[in-house]
Amino acid sequence: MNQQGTVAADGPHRSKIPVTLIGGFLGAGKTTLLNHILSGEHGIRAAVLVNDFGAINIDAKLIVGVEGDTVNLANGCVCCTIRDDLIGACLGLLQRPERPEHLFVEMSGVSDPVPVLNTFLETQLALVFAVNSILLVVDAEQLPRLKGDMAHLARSQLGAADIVVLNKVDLVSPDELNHVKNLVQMVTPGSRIIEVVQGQLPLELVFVGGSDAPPPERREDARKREATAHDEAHSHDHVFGTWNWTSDRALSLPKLRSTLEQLPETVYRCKGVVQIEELPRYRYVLQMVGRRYHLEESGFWGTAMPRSEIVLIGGRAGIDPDKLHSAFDACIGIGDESQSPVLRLTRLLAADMPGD
Ligand SMILES: Nc1nc2c(ncn2[C@@H]2O[C@H](COP(=O)(O)OP(=O)(O)OP(=O)(O)O)[C@@H](O)[C@H]2O)c(=O)[nH]1
Repeated sequence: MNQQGTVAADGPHRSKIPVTLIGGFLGAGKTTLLNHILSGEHGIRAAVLVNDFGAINIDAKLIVGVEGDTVNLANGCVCCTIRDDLIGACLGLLQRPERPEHLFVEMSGVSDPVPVLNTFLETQLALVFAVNSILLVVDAEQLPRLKGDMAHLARSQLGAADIVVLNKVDLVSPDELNHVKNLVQMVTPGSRIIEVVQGQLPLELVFVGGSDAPPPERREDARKREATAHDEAHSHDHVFGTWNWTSDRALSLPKLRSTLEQLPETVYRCKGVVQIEELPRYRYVLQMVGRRYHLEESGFWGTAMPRSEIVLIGGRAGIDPDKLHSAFDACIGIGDESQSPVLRLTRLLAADMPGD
């Protein structure tokens, strides 16, 4: 990059940096797939741009193995409101002492991949970067259950896929699997579908097969969709809403469960990092997709100040900030063992576990 912040062509001998775009609806398993790729034995210096629709980029906290090489693009969508941020972040990567050998862009769950692709094709980024594949992750369990605007967006995202990564096949029966495969084929006829669990896509599809440029007519089709996609991109900001909540106080596990189970149906995605009062030394990652949720232990807080951060995404109509505030404030634990024998017991048991 030159001093004016524009990109100079890298010369005839320097090949373009391959880019993999990872898209797919909310909670489909994009971060899981990305972590699988990054932790594989490929020896490639990867840079990662992670876009989260919410104001707090939880995904960026969950990406493994590329410390310092992950750039957060939060609070908007790379396909519309923060498209310029995407360009700025890509140009920023070129100023690093070591040029990345591969760039991964994890789009938000409400992004349309087409405008993102076109940003790489039609701006100065095209001089240095080459999109070599668009991986579209599908939640095999949830896709057929989506309704209304959510179903519309999830299906329209599929149109841009080079490879459809049909994830979470562990959660569906053989009949349901056939049904979702038929659905994908109907939306994007002839697409390549790879069935996986936990995003375990063979790495050669990313680094070897993926380096072949996709057929030009596919990219041309994508360009033609730009006008429509642009309109949709702007409308999805009105369709989807996001809300976030933070607290320095530990949460009660039963109260948190109760709040999650009572969230309105239109809240489709919830994720966060939380401190639980029953096990205060452990950091937990909270994940909810549709009605399915779980908490996963993710190491100790150690010297970090424990802090719960939760992001919700769903239909705008279901995001009522006052009600949500009350619901999550009600999760804050009592913090006083003398008031709760259960709390005292669980803390005693936890104290016997290996320390941080
Ligand atoms: N059972 C099952 N769960 C999975 C699988 N893949 C991912 N998950 C879980 O699905 C949830 C969402 O996964 P993520 O990888 O965070 O999904 P995402 O697409 O990055 O989510 P957003 O960025 O919010 O759109 C997490 O709880 C994952 O552990 C799978 O193959 N099977």
